[in-house]
Amino acid sequence: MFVKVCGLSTPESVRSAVDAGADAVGFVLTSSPREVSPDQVRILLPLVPAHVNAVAVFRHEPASDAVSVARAAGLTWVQLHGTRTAEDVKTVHDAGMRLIRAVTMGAAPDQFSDLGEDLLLIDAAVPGSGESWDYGSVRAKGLGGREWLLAGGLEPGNVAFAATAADAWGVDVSSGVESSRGVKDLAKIRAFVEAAKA
Ligand SMILES: O=C(O)c1ccccc1NCC(=O)[C@H](O)[C@H](O)COP(=O)(O)O
Repeated sequence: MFVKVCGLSTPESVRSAVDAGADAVGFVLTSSPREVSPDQVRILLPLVPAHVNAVAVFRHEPASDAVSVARAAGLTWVQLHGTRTAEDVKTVHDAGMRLIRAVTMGAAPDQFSDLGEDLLLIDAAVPGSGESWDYGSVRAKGLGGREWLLAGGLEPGNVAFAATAADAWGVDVSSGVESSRGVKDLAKIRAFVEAAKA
């Protein structure tokens, strides 16, 4: 089970995710209680070992803008939410970066097709909101065999159930490992990664 811990902003939270065995960590570079600047990411990045993917997370920004900000932060993985095209994927790949393309269950059917992204992420309607949804309903999207991440309202206590219900390849969390919005709880990060990998 691939595990991404998102919305990190302090050395302690990055160390906690890495030490717990996360496969990817996310830095939110868009307006959010979890927003960090490219300069902050550059300070945190040395704490992320090479085998852990460090991801620059954006909302609906144009792919070219996201690539510029990710480059300024020293990151080579980009996560884009919103309706996207194969052209957006090409923009990221042409920049030598890799893409997590995030969609919601309410997205148009063509958004569930393989547009060439490196990972698909199926999220709640509002990213980073902590809202859960009917995880089992994603099976109807026919993602079997693809590498995709489940997100939205996951926490240590429900991740095993949710991942099984959705038949997920990996999981992504932010709100469920926080003590309050934007403040990561180190014990919850450890518990989440442990539960997801069990
Ligand atoms: O976290 C944010 O505030 C955020 C803002 C804009 C785009 C994406 C954002 N977060 C993405 C994530 O943290 C994860 O991909 C996922 O949505 C986490 O969901 P949850 O565990 O329900 O917080």
